[in-house]
Amino acid sequence: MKSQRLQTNVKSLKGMLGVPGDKSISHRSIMFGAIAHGETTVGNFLPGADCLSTISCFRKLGVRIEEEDSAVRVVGKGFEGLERPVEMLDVGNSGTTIRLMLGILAGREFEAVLAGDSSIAKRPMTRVVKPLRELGAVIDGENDGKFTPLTIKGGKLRGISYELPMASAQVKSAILLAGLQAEGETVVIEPTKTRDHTERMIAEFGGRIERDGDRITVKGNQMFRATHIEVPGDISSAAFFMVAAAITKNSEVKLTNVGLNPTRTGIIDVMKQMGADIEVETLKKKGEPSGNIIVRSSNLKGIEISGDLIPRLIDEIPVIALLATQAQGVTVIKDAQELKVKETNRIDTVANELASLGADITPTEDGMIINGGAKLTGRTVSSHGDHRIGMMLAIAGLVAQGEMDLHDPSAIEVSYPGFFEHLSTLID
Ligand SMILES: O=C(O)C1=C[C@@H](OP(=O)(O)O)[C@@H](O)[C@H](O)C1
Ligand SMILES: C=C(OP(=O)(O)O)C(=O)O
Repeated sequence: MKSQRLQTNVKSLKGMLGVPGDKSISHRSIMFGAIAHGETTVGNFLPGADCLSTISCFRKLGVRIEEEDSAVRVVGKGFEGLERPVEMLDVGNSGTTIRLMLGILAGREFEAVLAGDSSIAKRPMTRVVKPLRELGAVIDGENDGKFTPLTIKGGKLRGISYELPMASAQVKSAILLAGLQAEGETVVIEPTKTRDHTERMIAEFGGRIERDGDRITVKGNQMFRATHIEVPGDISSAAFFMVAAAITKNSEVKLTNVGLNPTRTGIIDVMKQMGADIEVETLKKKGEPSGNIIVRSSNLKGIEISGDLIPRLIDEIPVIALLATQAQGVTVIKDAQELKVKETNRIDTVANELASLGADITPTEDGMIINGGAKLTGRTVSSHGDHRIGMMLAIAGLVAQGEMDLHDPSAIEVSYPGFFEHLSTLID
């Protein structure tokens, strides 16, 4: 719980950086490696706390996993090779781990107990518990399975057709992972397209999946073949330096090998619309696309961010809010009520922390309204145990005057170990 002094009032940012591997793809590479047959190798795996929680849970399910920094080997024996865990499965701070793992465990005929930290204990689980019960899993937990700890006893599943009540890739993925073990077909209908890493990975591991508009269909009883997964850099991590370069003077930052899956590139669209000086060089188009992103100091203007765009930048909204404080005019963020159920209530934490630095920001039911042109003043701020809030505040420090300390900086380890070292290499 210690504090860290942040760099404030920096003159410029310059340089080139490869951000660590994508968190969503890293989680899935372990999960699919575990349910496939054979040895899956993973390159550029993210060794952040969340993905290490996924590794530790799958080891408890009897899967052999060897890891050395960002190189991982997973020895999979198929869904049926997973064993009853003798200990509780501790998901730490990771919503992706618990929700996707529940989908996998829904088809296994043993009992497992899942829990995580105090933030996970507040996050809603009914969204996955309800469809997985419909498929046939038996799930118990706090308040009828609303919250952790959860006990799941899987078994014979029957395919369902399920319309998602919210745009969530975690819920979609949990249902698809259960559907892969169910009798017949499982259909998921999305209200808005969300990140499709699970769908792409089913195909990478030799499985079949179909998409027709907003309907995604999988058949049960599929076999997956081990493969090599090379994880691109995480655009959600790159976002902090993209915003940093745009809001500081005399800056030019090149972020190399960043994932450019179109379901994740909302931040690029938003920055372009706000007038940012941003260039994208696409290097890889197949599988998970990737490339370089170059951002220079920019004159920015406020815009409205809403609708279908929201799931394409949901985790970037904290740093986009900071970007908006440095633009001319008003930025309105709408349709982002999902922010309330992340590691913290990100509408409140973003609004409170940025307002305390001098930003003009009003939280709303489903987003926030930001009047740009703010001069930020350093003070003691807190990550509130939320990695993305911690990194956003460290970037805010770059344009703040005076001294600034960040309370609980260690939360950043969840998705970006080495964040501060990377930041310091860019400061001129
Ligand atoms: O599927 C995933 O890997 C994720 C989906 C999103 O959550 P929701 O599905 O709850 O929107 C996102 O916020 C999270 O960081 C990772
Ligand atoms: C919401 C996030 O992750 P998770 O849901 O996996 O905890 C995030 O990384 O911003």
